[in-house]
Amino acid sequence: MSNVLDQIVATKKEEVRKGQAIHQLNDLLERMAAQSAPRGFHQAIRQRLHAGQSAVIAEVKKASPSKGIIRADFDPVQIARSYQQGDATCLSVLTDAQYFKGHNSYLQQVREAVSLPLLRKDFMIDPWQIHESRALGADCVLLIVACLSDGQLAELFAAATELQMDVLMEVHDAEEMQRALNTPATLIGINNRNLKTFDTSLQTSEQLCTMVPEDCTLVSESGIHVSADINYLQGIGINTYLIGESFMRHSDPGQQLHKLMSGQV
Ligand SMILES: O=C(O)c1ccccc1NCC(=O)[C@H](O)[C@H](O)COP(=O)(O)O
Repeated sequence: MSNVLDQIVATKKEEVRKGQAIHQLNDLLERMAAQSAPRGFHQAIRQRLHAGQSAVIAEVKKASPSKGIIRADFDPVQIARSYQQGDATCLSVLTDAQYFKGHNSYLQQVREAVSLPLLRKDFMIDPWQIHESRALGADCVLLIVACLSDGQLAELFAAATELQMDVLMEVHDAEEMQRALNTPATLIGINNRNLKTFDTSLQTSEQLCTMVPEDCTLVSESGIHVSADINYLQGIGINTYLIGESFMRHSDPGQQLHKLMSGQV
């Protein structure tokens, strides 16, 4: 690794160390017990696909390393309600504070406000964070192959499965895809963003999608802006999309979702 993930992971290690000192496992177990059951993130996507529809994981994101502040006027609850109104299948909520201006409380607030399944979008490096995610109300966690060893992938995947959470396993290239396919993951995200240049190319999805067996659900992530992008991805057989920036830049993100998926933009 020699990109922004290096920095993010270094910061995350420090955050986890501090977090573990404040919220020990017993504390997290109590908070997890007070949560309602996971909402079935992958199941919600499967239902859409089986009905012959596309599925959208709509992202609640204030800022990113590549774009800086994306939405200054940021109200996570209002955004989540707008997405639900716009027929999102699931939501992705950024909780990383330093690089994405997210917050753990955003996930908690959004879970109270909408009934959609939620991905905690953060950088998982330790099983403690998986427990923390469930305690915050997450239904799914992201495992980024680029910043985890095979041993960590197995350990974190097992921790999520034990808590009945889904895992979105994210890859950027063929080598990472092969490593993801060596795990039990059945929900695999192809991130179209090159983390060295920050450029996005949907061709990344096209190049990698042929590696994935039919029983896996594929998600194309990043750089999806207009209906032509959706048409392109549908043309290569990908029907689930994770989209943030292009929704976040509109005053009514859910309306923009509806327009994108009905070919109006
Ligand atoms: O977006 C970044 O700059 C970034 C940098 C380093 C690691 C991850 C990063 N983004 C996370 C994402 O994967 C996107 O938020 C997500 O796929 C949505 O992408 P977009 O629709 O382009 O906002």
